[in-house]
Amino acid sequence: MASTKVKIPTIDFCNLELKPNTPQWESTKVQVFEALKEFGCFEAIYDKVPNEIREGMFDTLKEVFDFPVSKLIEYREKPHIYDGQIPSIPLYGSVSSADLVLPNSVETFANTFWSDGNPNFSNVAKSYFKQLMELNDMVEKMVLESLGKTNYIDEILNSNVFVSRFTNYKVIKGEDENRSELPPHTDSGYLTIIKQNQNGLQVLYKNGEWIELNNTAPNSYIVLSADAFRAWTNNSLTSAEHRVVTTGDKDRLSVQLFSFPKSRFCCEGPKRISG
Ligand SMILES: O=C(O)CCC(=O)C(=O)O
Ligand SMILES: [Fe+2]
Repeated sequence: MASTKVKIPTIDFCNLELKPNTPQWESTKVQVFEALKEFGCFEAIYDKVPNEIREGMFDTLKEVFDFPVSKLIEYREKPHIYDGQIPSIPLYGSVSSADLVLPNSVETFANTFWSDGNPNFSNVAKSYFKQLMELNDMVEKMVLESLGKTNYIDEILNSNVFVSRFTNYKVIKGEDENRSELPPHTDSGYLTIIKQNQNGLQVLYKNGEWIELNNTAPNSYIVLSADAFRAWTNNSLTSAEHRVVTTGDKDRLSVQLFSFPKSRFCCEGPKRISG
């Protein structure tokens, strides 16, 4: 069971004056640093992704997972596209791609899945991830400023490699079956930004309780700190141990944006959950 007592902080990034060296930036920076230190995560209210783009993203996602599994598996060997099928959690499926976040390469992904290259999806994905990459950079910058590591901001931001992942948690009707889970883990990169179409994501708090990470508004995103960022900040931050527990009666979909340091990504790629 997840705890209902402890709540992770909600931090507002909507203010137009949110620029370095403004009072708004300074006060948001304190909230970000405290949240990542205490919980390894927070909920960001962020209005730079237009509603129709976010909705378009989830509509497309449903389409991807409506392809027969055989078609998804067919893409496993294609460059930059990884199909996550984990034997121990058969209801979990994911498609990860660096293509969606590299300049001019969204089309590679779209051409792989749709014979007409789905131009609408390319526009949606470019816009969605561009805005979230800006949120990622803002959070990294605030943390480094908080630690007085301003000389390293450019080094960190320039070493960011981004990967997107679409994840689908299938529900099968029937007793004990309408539940699928992603086991507890930490992510390996700097930060992970998650949008879910229904709740299920949980983070382990230091008192041993699992806390639900709910998206409380359409324009809210969950930001998790991951292993490389914790290491980079000499353990000043917690890296969020998280899991997914779904209890609804419809499939759960989520979109993740991972940022990694180039060096780690080149050696390891995105961490896979073993099963
Ligand atoms: O589906 C989610 O909300 C989280 C997925 C996740 O933790 C991961 O892919 O590393
Ligand atoms: Fe994760």
